Amino acid sequence: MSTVATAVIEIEQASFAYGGIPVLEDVSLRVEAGEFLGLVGPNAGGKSTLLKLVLGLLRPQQGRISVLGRSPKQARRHLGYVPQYPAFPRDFPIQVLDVVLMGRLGLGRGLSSRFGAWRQRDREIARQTLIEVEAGELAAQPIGALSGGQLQRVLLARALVGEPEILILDEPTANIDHRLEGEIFELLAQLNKQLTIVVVSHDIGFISSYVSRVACLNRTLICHRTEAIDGNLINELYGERVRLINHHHGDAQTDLSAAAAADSKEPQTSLHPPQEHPVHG
Ligand SMILES: Nc1ncnc2c1ncn2[C@@H]1O[C@H](COP(=O)(O)OP(=O)(O)OP(=O)(O)O)[C@@H](O)[C@H]1O
Repeated sequence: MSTVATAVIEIEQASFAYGGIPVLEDVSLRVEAGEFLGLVGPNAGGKSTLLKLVLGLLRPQQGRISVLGRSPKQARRHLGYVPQYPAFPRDFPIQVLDVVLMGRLGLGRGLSSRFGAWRQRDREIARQTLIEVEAGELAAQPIGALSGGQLQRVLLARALVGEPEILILDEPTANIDHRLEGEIFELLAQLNKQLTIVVVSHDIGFISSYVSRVACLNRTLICHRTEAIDGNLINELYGERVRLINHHHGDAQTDLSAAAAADSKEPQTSLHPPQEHPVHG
């Protein structure tokens, strides 16, 4: 009996412009349950904008986006989001546990209606989530005292504490060193056993050893397949178009269209980094 893969995110010919300036044009992408997708591309290529469309924070002017079989806005409570920049000032006098608890706001559970305080159960879940991201010892720390790597773990815990089905991260390792970047991605690989993950990165060479597929975005999106990421391919990928590159291990097929790749039921990997960003072998 054949198994049909379930799409958890479906983007069909979506276009988006800010004030008439096009940022995304005719982008189609299908993310299947359990995937670990890397989204790469040059600065201003539209990566953050695409994530905001999936999160329902923006709406495409053309095309259609469905998340978990419903509109992005309706699905939002099932998504965990780690933004590129924390939406609160680092000197805000708040403890790590309270930052994590923010991830339970708006879920229809969490604050006790009677006292306006967190339920004990929520605190337990938040503590447990901190332990899962190996940051349990930070619970009582002020948020401003954390290193970049610690802060990323806390933001990851905040995204996970709402028990999402899909985890979306916008350059979670942009401000931390390469060793800590590896630790965060090892953690994401563990989480991927239970969750679908979409992560934006500038570093295609690095993420290609973790993700199962890489989508390349530069206003438009194109799918390719290849076995290996080499200099020629990276140069090609850093062109001016929007691309989705799928590295299909053990399969020499290349240059598939986005639609063809979307139709594929087999695991894929992809890549493409801008030349000004590091490429690790
Ligand atoms: N709120 C906004 N209003 C107007 N223009 C915007 C807005 N947000 C983003 N842009 C523009 O849209 C384009 C795409 O931005 P976006 O942040 O989606 O790209 P990105 O690929 O995530 O970039 P980076 O890698 O630098 O984070 C850029 O030219 C940016 O200046």
